[in-house]
Amino acid sequence: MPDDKFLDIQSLDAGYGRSQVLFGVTLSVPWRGGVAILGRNGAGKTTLMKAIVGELPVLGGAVSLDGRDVGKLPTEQRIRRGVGYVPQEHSVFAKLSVRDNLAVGALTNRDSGAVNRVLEIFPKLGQRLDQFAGTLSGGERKMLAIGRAMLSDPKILLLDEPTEGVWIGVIEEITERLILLAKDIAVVIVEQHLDLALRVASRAYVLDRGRVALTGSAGEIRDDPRLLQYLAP
Ligand SMILES: Nc1ncnc2c1ncn2[C@@H]1O[C@H](COP(=O)(O)OP(=O)(O)OP(=O)(O)O)[C@@H](O)[C@H]1O
Repeated sequence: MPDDKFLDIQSLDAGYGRSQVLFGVTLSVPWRGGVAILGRNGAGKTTLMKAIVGELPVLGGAVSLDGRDVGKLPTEQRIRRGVGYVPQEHSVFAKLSVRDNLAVGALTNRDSGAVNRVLEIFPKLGQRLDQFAGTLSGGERKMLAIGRAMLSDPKILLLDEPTEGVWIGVIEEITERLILLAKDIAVVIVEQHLDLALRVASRAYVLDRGRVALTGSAGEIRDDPRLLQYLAP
């Protein structure tokens, strides 16, 4: 395991067609623990997630997983190498039950206990197995989306705003689960709730107009007087 980096991004340029959004982004994520990606709306956080998972091409620089360059690999192969992605928009099948959503997620997992482990992490899902995912609350849907991503046994879980649209009472429950997950695997979290993000993460990167503006431990970032300027609309 070379110098404890699972994900290593060097000078990454990425964007949409001719519109470049990320400029020379360098960051790394260890095998275990949380890393927060912060920044105001439009700073490039979702674009970074998409470039890591392979939904956007790498225009410059490099993306490596466990020391191997994956910058040209399709999304499917990056998932096979351990990337789990929970996008900002809901990634559940609304017209399938919770049980069937999990069954589809488990198709690639030979371990028959995988679904049960997800239900241990999110017991609320166990009480709603026969309910259509489309009728779940925002928080339950996020739990299902995270649970589905867990079924591919990710080594790194990318979470784009896992508490967006979630009732405040459930946010704490999701946060506690993510803190536990980050003890076992790498968790990269894009989050508007600064306190939540810095509780899950031990390290943070702040993006500003597609560039890394600040980086440091969660405590250093929380106390940095420049932080508010980069988060202000
Ligand atoms: N499909 C697209 N085509 C062209 N430009 C896009 C596309 N998606 C996003 N962008 C632009 O890329 C920039 C970064 O967007 P991105 O969604 O990565 O920001 P973000 O930091 O995740 O913001 P938010 O907090 O609002 O989700 C924005 O200027 C946005 O308009």
